[in-house]
Amino acid sequence: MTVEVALQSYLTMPHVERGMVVGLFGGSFNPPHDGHRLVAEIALKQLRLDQLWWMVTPGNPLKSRSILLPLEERIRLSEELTRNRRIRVTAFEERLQTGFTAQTIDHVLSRNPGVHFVWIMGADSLKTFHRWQRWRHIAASLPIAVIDRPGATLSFLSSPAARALSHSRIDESDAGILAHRTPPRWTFIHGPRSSLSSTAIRQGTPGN
Ligand SMILES: Nc1ncnc2c1ncn2[C@@H]1O[C@H](COP(=O)(O)OP(=O)(O)OP(=O)(O)O)[C@@H](O)[C@H]1O
Ligand SMILES: O=C(O)c1ccc[n+]([C@@H]2O[C@H](COP(=O)([O-])O)[C@@H](O)[C@H]2O)c1
Repeated sequence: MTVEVALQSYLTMPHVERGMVVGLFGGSFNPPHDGHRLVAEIALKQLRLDQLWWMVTPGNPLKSRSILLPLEERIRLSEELTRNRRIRVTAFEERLQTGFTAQTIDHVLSRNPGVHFVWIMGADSLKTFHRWQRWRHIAASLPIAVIDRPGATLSFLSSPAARALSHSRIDESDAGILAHRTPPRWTFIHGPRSSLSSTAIRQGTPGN
């Protein structure tokens, strides 16, 4: 089914109530795929989220924007893929005029006191996390859940960020209370994995 999207309605932060647990899942989603959906479903369940914000970035600062599908198209495809009332597709970073997660998080946390936010990323993102702007500030601001991804299961552990934050890692059996722990705090969640990637889809070799 084709979904019509009005960009304007995606440029404000989703509504959330005090006391809720909300996962922030940022991505290029260029295009979105079932691997993303699997991450979202694992996070919703394991982190006991009330909502997951599927945040379509205006542009990852570490990637070229030249191959990016238009924001509206990435939103539309995300809406078609995510059929879960707890998943909110949003692109409010476009209005904030930032692709920098530290800035986004400062904004989100200041506007939503009393809400428990968790940042969600795939294991490959943890490998390059030390190159994100103010990454230590991000880790000190909210708990982080890293979801397993083929090709990154073991190597993520030797990444500079994982080493720097090793003292604040908790066991995945405590993922359900991660959102209530004081940061820096993170966990690595194993589980069903998908080897899908947007790169492979763009190249016409999606795999599974
Ligand atoms: N198959 C997957 N398994 C686990 N995490 C994933 C998977 N695909 C993407 N992610 C995670 O989802 C988030 C958004 O990823 P992104 O939109 O860059 O997709 P991608 O498939 O990695 O794209 P590209 O191939 O263009 O780099 C990132 O945190 C990434 O680690
Ligand atoms: O803030 C940064 O420096 C930064 C660097 C790289 C990626 N990010 C964010 O990480 C999320 C995942 O990006 P991507 O392209 O891997 O899907 C997305 O929300 C990006 O804005 C953020």
